[in-house]
Amino acid sequence: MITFEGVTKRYRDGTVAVDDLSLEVPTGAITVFVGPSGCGKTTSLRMINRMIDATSGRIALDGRDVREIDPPTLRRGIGYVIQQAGLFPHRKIVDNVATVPYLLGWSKQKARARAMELLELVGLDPGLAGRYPFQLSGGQQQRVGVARALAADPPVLLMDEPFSAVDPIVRASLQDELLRLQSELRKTIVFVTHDIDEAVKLGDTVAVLRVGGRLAQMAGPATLLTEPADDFVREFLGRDRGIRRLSFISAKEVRLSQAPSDLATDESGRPLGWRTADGLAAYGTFDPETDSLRAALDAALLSANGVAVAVDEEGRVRGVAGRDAIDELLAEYAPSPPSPPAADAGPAEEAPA
Ligand SMILES: Nc1ncnc2c1ncn2[C@@H]1O[C@H](COP(=O)(O)OP(=O)(O)OP(=O)(O)O)[C@@H](O)[C@H]1O
Repeated sequence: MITFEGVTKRYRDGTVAVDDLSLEVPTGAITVFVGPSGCGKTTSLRMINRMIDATSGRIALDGRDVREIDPPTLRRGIGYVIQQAGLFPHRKIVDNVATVPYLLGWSKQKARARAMELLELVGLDPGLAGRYPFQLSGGQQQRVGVARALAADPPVLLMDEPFSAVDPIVRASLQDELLRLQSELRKTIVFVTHDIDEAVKLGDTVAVLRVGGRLAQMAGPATLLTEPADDFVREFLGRDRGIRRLSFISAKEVRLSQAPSDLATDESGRPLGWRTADGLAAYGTFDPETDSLRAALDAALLSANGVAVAVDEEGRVRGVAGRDAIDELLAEYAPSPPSPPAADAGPAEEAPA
């Protein structure tokens, strides 16, 4: 666990980048620092590996003050990934990834073998190992950056806007890849972004910072979307909070009914469309085992008759869910009503005489 206790950073020119920040980054989970430009995200991140030293307060790694650990030792246990990967331009990909193992004195053979393993782990073709960074796409370079940070198997990974320099499609695949890696590796990850969508997608916990380096709210993404602490957080989360929250509710509990005979399927049971007088009409599918309530609702909206088709992992029909079944679950997850007035406030409807 990484703990910030009343941490303040005042730069020489008097700028207070981080102001009395206290929070806990749990072990083995992704914590995202998000907030508008200049709110102190990068400063907070870099104080963890002492690229920047705090002016006051304490940052502890598993209870140990980071100031007690000399920076090279500290950084060996902390991988660091930055925007545009920051690869060494004159080193081959394999040697970029092997940077830390070389520093640790591993033999060239062992370091390169580890690098090849890592390239595969981050989803890169090992055939790229002999290239130079400029011969790779932005997304590939970013994967190399992640592989390099993982080289010495550090328990902690700091990621500073690692995916901001790539287009939205590559970005989404890098995010998915990070989630896949994390489900295997269970690192303690601190991830900085200014993109709230990225924050709620990746974060087990999201810390929203406001300019001046103050913590506005720290919560799981679903809670953040349902119960923003104040107007600043609400505005920062932007529109569609209600719909986006459905991504965090599993579709497992959606009540399924037997597929009616007007759902046409092929011989292996995969849907073909809704039978109508004019032929087959559009249908939408979701997999209750892996999809969210948002996907189930989307499937219903995409179906010509408003009925979502539930499928298994092979794409075979398991049943259907009408809007009534989806609405039942939506109602269950509706935000809680305001708490009743305190008992001593008297019954609200009794007007004073
Ligand atoms: N070396 C420095 N000297 C003086 N002020 C600095 C220095 N580095 C950062 N700052 C200021 O500290 C504040 C926080 O900067 P920081 O880079 O931590 O913010 P950020 O949230 O990461 O921003 P961005 O999303 O734009 O990268 C900003 O006002 C910035 O101008």
